Parts: sequence; C-alpha cells; structure tokens
Amino acid sequence: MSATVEFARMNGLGNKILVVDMRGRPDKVTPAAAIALNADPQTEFDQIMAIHDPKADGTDAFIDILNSDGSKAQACGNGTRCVVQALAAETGRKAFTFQTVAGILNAVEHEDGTISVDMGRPVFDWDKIPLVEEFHDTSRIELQIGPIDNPVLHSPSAMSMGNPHAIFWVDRDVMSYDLARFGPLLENHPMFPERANITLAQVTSPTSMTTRTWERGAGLTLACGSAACSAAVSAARTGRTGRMVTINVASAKPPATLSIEWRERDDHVIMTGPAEWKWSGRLDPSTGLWSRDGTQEAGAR
Ligand SMILES: N[C@@H](CCC[C@H](N)C(=O)O)C(=O)O
Repeated sequence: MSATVEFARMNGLGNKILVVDMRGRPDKVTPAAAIALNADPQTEFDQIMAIHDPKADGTDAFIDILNSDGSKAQACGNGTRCVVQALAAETGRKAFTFQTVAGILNAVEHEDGTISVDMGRPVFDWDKIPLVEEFHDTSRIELQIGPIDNPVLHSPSAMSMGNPHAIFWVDRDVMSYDLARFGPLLENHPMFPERANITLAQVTSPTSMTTRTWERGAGLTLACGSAACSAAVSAARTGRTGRMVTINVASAKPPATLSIEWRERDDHVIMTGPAEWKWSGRLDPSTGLWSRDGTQEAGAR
C-alpha cells in the first residue's frame, strides 16, 4: 500500500463514519475508494468525512463528504460531530469553523463531551431543495406512495438543510413501516432531481419526536443528523412542535437522542449530540486499501 493517510472509524449516533485526514495533500478520496471501503464489513460506512486544508480565510478545514455509494453529499450532521471530536482530541481546541460545498459550519465541543453544530439556515424554496415541480408551500407537497385511495405515506414536508430532505409524518411507530422497500422508490422519485433523504417522523409531544431515515446514497442507516434537523424544523414550521425538540433517533446505537434548536433570532439550526471514536488505521484514498493500527489486519484488496 502506498501514499496512505490516517483515518478513524467513528460512530455518530449509529451513523457509521470514516473520518479521513487529507490535510497537506492535493488529492481526494475517490468514489472508487469509497465503494471499496464500503464493500468490506470492517470498514463499511454511511459517510466519509474527508478533512482537507482550509480554502477560505477564518476556516479550520474544508470537509468533503462522500456517501457509501461514492456520491457526494453537501451536509452530514452526525459526521460533522465526529470531525469535531477527532480534531478536538488532536488539538485540545473546543471550537471549529468548517467549510463544505454547502457553506460555513461552526461547531463546539462542550465540557460533557457532547458537540453542537450550527447547521445553518433551512431552505424552503422548491427550486433550491430542489424539487422538479413548483410548490408555493413546500411544508406539504403532493407526493404519495401506496394505493391511490389509501396511501401508506403522503404529503411530506420538503426542505434543504444543505442537502435535500423529505419528511413524512406518521402516527404510529416508525419501525412498523417497510422503509427498506419505500426508501429507494422515494429517494429516486422524479420529484427529486438530485434524489432526497427520506425520513419518517412521529411527533410524540410538543418537544419530542422519533425519526427513522433512508439516506440518499447510503440507504437505511441507524441515524441521520441533517434529517433530524429537517424533521425538527419541519415540525415547528407546520405547528406540530415548538422550535426546540429532542429527537429520538429510532435505531441509534447505543440508544441516544439529538437536541435540535431552530433558533428564532437568526434562523440557524443548532444540533447537539454525541460522537464516539472506535478505532484508527491508514488507507489509500485512491484505492481504498486499508490497514488497522496496532494489528496486521488489513483490507483484502
Ligand atoms: N448521515 C448524514 C447525512 C448524510 C448525507 C446524505 N446521505 C445525503 O446524501 O444528503 C447526517 O448525519 O446528516
């Protein structure tokens, strides 16, 4: 293996994250490397968060985000917390400013180890989410799945949290829906020209809800931070909750919650939750060949 970089296998509430240190290099983690890493049970992941040298004044790093199918994502809330934890452990610093293709993100690690990320402002314009069809009100768009006269899921709230989301409101346990079946149909529905992350949300009180997400480019994951933010914003926008909610991410491992505030004063969405380091290794960003620190264990390719 040549030209390797350090990476950490991390857990963002069940979201499987690889944080890859690409600082000081001009190249990128290739889609082929991402697909190869995801094909190995030991390194399979939902997102790669590749840390690059900063491109803009006042930022600490540029973060390139890849889904497990090799496609690019514009935002990843759970992965951003993992990046903060990795850089905080390395530098002793607590506050960071990142740039992604979607804009600037500020984040801070708290004394109790939880991490808050300012995910920026939600976007509701139909052509910026984007949707293929004009909707004056994207808080309830015409889209349904299942029998026409008795749809299983219908009328989602659509928005962008840097990346496209559709939130379907359900009134029973989110685990009781066959999201593995409906997810791919909805992710790739013609309504979403750039595909979409698909979330089921059950509001359980004016300050709490449970979510479950089929992620664009990654499929059924155990948690999705930007989806949790989108569900919180959409719930407040439609009068289902207030602007501060606790999200029980239905499949989170270990069970955990995210706190989301859609801040009134500046319209920004603040997500707070945990991140967990699992193990470290080195990988080749062009091929995905990898090895684990402290063992002879290595990717088979
Ligand atoms: N798991 C992420 C979201 C990942 C990006 C998504 N799959 C996309 O393509 O938009 C999160 O925690 O936000």
